[in-house]
Amino acid sequence: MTVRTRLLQQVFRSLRQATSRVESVSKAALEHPTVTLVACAPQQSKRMPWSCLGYGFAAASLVTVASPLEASCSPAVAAPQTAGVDLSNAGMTAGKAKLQVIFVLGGPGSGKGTQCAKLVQEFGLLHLSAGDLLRAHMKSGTPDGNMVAEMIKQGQIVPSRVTISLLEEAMLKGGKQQVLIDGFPRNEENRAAFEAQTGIEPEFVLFFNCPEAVMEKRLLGRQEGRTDDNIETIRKRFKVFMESSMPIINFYDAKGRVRKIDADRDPEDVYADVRPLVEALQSFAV
Ligand SMILES: Nc1ncnc2c1ncn2[C@@H]1O[C@H](COP(=O)(O)OP(=O)(O)O)[C@@H](O)[C@H]1O
Ligand SMILES: Nc1ccn([C@@H]2O[C@H](COP(=O)(O)OP(=O)(O)O)[C@@H](O)[C@H]2O)c(=O)n1
Repeated sequence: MTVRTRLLQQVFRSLRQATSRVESVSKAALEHPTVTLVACAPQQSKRMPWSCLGYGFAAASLVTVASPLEASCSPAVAAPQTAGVDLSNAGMTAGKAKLQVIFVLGGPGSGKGTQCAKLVQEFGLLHLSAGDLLRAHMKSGTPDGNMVAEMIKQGQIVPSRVTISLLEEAMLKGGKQQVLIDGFPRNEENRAAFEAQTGIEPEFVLFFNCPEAVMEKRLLGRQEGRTDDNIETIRKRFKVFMESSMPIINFYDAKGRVRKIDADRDPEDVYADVRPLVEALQSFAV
């Protein structure tokens, strides 16, 4: 038998296994119609318990392998024993990988995105920037998209229902166990809604501490064509950060979850403090 034939046989064997796993997902879905699957059609779901996202991941990845499959259009999915990742801390059981979320917070221009990019490059985690997701959404031309565009221009915080549903969808698509959520939660409404909806507690909060004058200079030099990187909106964003976001950092600090980083240094020096924190998490990843 040639190497090529052997490889083909392996591929077909994997496909057969994938198909039977997806069929078991489908069967479970019929037995538990209360749980919604958005793996293949996120736009059809208004609310998804995050504890189900893991099963969505499993189904989505299998669909990628063995598409098109009947299960990819199932209206609902429940928990097969074989599912891989469970996004709910509360729902963690033996044999399932636990979702690890790190909130990345700090004032506008403190360097959140810059440090997240470095972490992604080194550790391959999923980076979800709430701001990036909202900016993409504002281009949709929908009423919600237009509202987001206006709120960003004014430096205001968009209602959680919009931001959380974008995060959910991106999380599902990303399908990773370790997730950096950058720029969220930004106020008490964000925090409480996220906790109520997902039950997820962050492993820790990376807080980039930076003087306003430094952040202002960086933002004015950012040149990404953003509607909010002008001095008027920057000042509003600083105010919103102090009034609405600092209390969230204090909330997690009281729980011992904040890792405060001095962000007023060269990016490499900042990263030297950030990387060991995330590296330590890697050993817990399944
Ligand atoms: N440690 C740093 N020193 C100097 N400039 C930085 C540093 N970190 C980021 N920047 C620059 O500052 C601007 C804002 O950084 P960014 O990562 O987009 O911040 P945030 O995501 O917190 O708004 C960008 O132009 C970026 O290149
Ligand atoms: N959780 C979030 C995150 C961002 N946003 C909006 O997106 C804007 C930009 O956020 P960002 O995180 O991309 O950028 P920075 O302000 O941190 O530089 C904020 O000023 C808010 O208008 C929000 O409404 N809710």
